Order: sequence, then C-alpha cells, then structure tokens
Amino acid sequence: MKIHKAPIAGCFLFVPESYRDNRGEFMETYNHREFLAILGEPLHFVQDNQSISKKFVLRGLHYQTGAHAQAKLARVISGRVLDVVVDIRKDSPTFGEYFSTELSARNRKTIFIPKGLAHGFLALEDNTIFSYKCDAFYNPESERGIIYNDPDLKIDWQIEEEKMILSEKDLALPRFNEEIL
Ligand SMILES: Cc1cn([C@H]2C[C@H](O)[C@@H](COP(=O)(O)OP(=O)(O)O[C@H]3O[C@@H](C)C(=O)[C@@H](O)[C@H]3O)O2)c(=O)[nH]c1=O
Repeated sequence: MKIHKAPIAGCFLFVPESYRDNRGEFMETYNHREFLAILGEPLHFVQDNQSISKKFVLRGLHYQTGAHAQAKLARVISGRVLDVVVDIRKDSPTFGEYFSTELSARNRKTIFIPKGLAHGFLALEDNTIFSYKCDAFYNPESERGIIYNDPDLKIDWQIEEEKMILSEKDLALPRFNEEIL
C-alpha cells in the first residue's frame, strides 16, 4: 500500500497494492493493522455508506458536530469524483484551507478524512459509486454543512456551476464565516 500525506493535517491518501492475473484483479481495500500503524491510534468504523450519483452531482460540504463527529475512509468503486475536504478545526495549522483530489475506480485512491473536516465531492461520471466507512453513526441532529461555492473558501470545482446538481438541503447551507468563524 502506498501512503501520501495530504496537505491538510491528519488527512492521508492510500493506494492499495493491486494483484492482477488472468481472472482479473484483487486488492485489500481496508486492513485494520496497517491502518493502526499509520495513524498510531485505533479507529473503530461503525458504519459503511454507499451513494450512487449521476454525472455532475455535488454532495457536500458535510460534517457532524461534537461527539458525533466522523472520521471517514472513502473511495470510488465505479466512476470518478473530485473529492474535497475543508479543514474547519480552529486549532489546526491548516484551518480554513481546502484540498481536492480525484478519486476513481481506475486510480484506486482511498482518502482518510479525520474528524473536524467538512467533506464533499463532485461526481464526474454517471453511475459513480462512492463508498465510505465512518467511525461514528449518522446523527441527523448533529449534521452541519457549508455551502459548496463559499466565497471565502473559493473551491475550484473545475466545472461550470450551471451543470451541477445539488439537493435543496445542500443549496441552503450557510457560508463558512457564518457557521465556523
Ligand atoms: C449520510 C446519511 C444519510 N442518510 C439518509 C438521510 C437522507 O434521507 C438520505 C440522503 O442523505 P444526504 O442527502 O445527507 O446524503 P449525502 O449528501 O450523500 O451525504 C453524504 O455526503 C458526503 C459528502 C459525506 O461526506 C457524508 O458524510 C454524507 O454527509 O440518506 C442516512 O440514513 N444515513 C446516513 O449516514
């Protein structure tokens, strides 16, 4: 497994070893022991989620607060996304910064998103299957978000806004400086 530090503190990218033969391919998509060695602290994932999105669906930017904050381990099973994380930890050296990267079935990248980051992604193909583990349960009362086109964060989503498909809920999210600052 190859490991890269993302430019947001505590955020990592992993590319698993892939074994190919005449039948196809095999890879370990999660190995608790290796993960523990990298993070230095145990994480207990309690929920696995999967979403399927049409091309140019944008989900985010989401997080849960307090005891319900979630660390996530995410990858794409089919299709590709532009994945975006925003550091909303006030005591972090990278507070207010964002990082984006393409995750795809082809590049096999997995992103580890620590607690305290807001997360979103833009599907770049139809039938994009996004799969992620969470270390805390979904708790609707603790759900929060930041608007995808926040004027202070200035996230480059790399496509025209008219093409994006968002939920009503995500279109009504507050600005970073209303919610976090
Ligand atoms: C996230 C979630 C949603 N739901 C339900 C609530 C709602 O009726 C339906 C769709 O929910 P949402 O619109 O919030 O789904 P979605 O926009 O895909 O939410 C996800 O976005 C990405 C970017 C993340 O980082 C995730 O943590 C999560 O917030 O699914 C659950 O039952 N469990 C869950 O864990």
